[in-house]
Amino acid sequence: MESSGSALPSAASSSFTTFVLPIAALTVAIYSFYRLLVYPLYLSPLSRIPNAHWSSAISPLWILYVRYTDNENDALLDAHQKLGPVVRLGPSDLSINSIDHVKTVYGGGFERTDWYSMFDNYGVPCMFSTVPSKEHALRKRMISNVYSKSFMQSSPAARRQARAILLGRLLPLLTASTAADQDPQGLEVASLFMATSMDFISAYIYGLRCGTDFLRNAAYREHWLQLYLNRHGASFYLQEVPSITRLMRAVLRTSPYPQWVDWATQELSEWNTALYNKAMAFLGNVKMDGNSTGTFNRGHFAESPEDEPVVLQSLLTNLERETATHGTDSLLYATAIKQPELAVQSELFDHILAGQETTGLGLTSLAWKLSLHQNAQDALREELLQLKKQTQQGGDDTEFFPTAKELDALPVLQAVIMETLRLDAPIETPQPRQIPPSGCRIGPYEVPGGVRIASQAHTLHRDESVFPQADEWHYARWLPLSSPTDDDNDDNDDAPRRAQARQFWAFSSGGRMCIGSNFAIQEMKEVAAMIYSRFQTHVVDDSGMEPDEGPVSEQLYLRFAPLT
Ligand code: HEM
Repeated sequence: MESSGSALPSAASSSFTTFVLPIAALTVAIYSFYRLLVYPLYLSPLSRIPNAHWSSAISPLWILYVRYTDNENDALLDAHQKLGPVVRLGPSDLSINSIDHVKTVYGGGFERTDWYSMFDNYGVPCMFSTVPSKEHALRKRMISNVYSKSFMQSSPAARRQARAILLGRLLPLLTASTAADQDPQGLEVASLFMATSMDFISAYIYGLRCGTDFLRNAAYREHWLQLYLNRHGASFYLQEVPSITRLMRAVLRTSPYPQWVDWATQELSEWNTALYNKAMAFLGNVKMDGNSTGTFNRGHFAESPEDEPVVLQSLLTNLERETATHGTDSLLYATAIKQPELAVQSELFDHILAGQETTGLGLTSLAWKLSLHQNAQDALREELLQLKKQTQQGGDDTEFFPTAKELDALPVLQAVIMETLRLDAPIETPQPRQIPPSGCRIGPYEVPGGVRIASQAHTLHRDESVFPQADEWHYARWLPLSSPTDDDNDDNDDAPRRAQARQFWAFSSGGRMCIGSNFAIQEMKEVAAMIYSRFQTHVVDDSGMEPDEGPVSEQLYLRFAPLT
């Protein structure tokens, strides 16, 4: 009896090891084989889409490696040129390169992904990092008016700020560089244009008095730019492998990127808080706790419109209105109304970062292209000098400062900027969105919900069917057909021009399109007009302008020759 009692469990355990375990292992193996190979390769609705790499259907490793090595633009261009407008990058990751598909995704309000959460500042979201569409739209409405073209063109603050920055700060630096005793190597303009953009955007947000003076404070600006560059080291880990990053932090108490990235973020955040505090103090200690002094009166700034903190005021006023109207029921209650000071700082910090790097890069590319293409520079100068003559602002050169509306009517100025932003878009990398849960149709393909999908200016702007000789900087492609300076336009068909305008995607499109596009274009026009009505520029050294998908590290040395 004793022996039979002990034999039973051992028979059970032997049948477990003989039958159950192998069957379980086989089931797992078959299921894994099906899930990881058969389904993604042959049965998934995505399996009909061409793969950018042989492994794309079954593994994200190839595209992760491409992103890690900052080669995404080239890899996507190559894939789309070979495989068409829809390609599969990873098992659940698509790239599109057709303006019709772009309309479906970006015009259709497909939501952003957590990829954007690294753009939270101070631990709270801003408009850029907000995922839900309704919350995003509410945030956008609070500030979109002050960035609209009509508002900006007639804003006394914007005009006086631009004048003070360009005539009071940038022009003296350029003029000094032309003195006979100056080093013939020329001026490094990438850093100078980043400084110009920073001074522009911080003045519009916080007022000229409380904004930056990076143009004249070269030492601090170089330090700031270094901190900013340091942050790029973390993007891959935070955006592409966030769960591994979180796991490493939680379990190993370490981070995949160096600690100085966090220190740089901390210092930059404190720097922005200091600007905010200064502007708030200037505004007269407006309280954010519901006992505020009410809406702001532009009359305060009648004497010195340049000191008006335009964006800050708009945000404070509208956030206050939302608090008063909806209070705890507001969609923004948890993320903004409960912590208004941090929410405002987070939003404005994002505008500062978004506005300085992009426009600075755009201006650097513009000056580079105009220095390489002296014929375009001459055409632009002729247009500007003509305007100067018409507006009779002659006499003292330093005072020529056309209005934003006057500049907006200049076709060559518009064309050189469009062509520069086409070929050298400051943000040309993919802008990921997710397919909604119900799925959608992209061209001939049914795509299930949850799939990551993105397009990018880099490939859209190199589509030869829309932009012939797409790799060439050819500003005349943007000139109106009737323009006397456009020799190439003998045909009267403007359909190709409409197609170009439709496919221009430097600022994205749809509800999440860049809010600062008018600001950036107006600034670029003002800077270009100031420079090219006074100087001729020549390249001294552009070896630092090699195509670079990595962190912003461009360098460009130009010589400024005063017009005689
Ligand atoms: C030439 C200059 C600029 C370029 C090329 C540019 C480009 C872009 C692009 C492509 C996006 C969409 C990004 C995405 O969805 O992933 C974007 C969004 C944004 N940009 Fe710009 N930008 C420029 C200047 C500015 C300026 C001056 C500001 C200052 C306010 C700004 C503020 C923003 C903000 C706040 C967003 C987020 C919009 C939203 O979420 O609805 N940008 N920009």
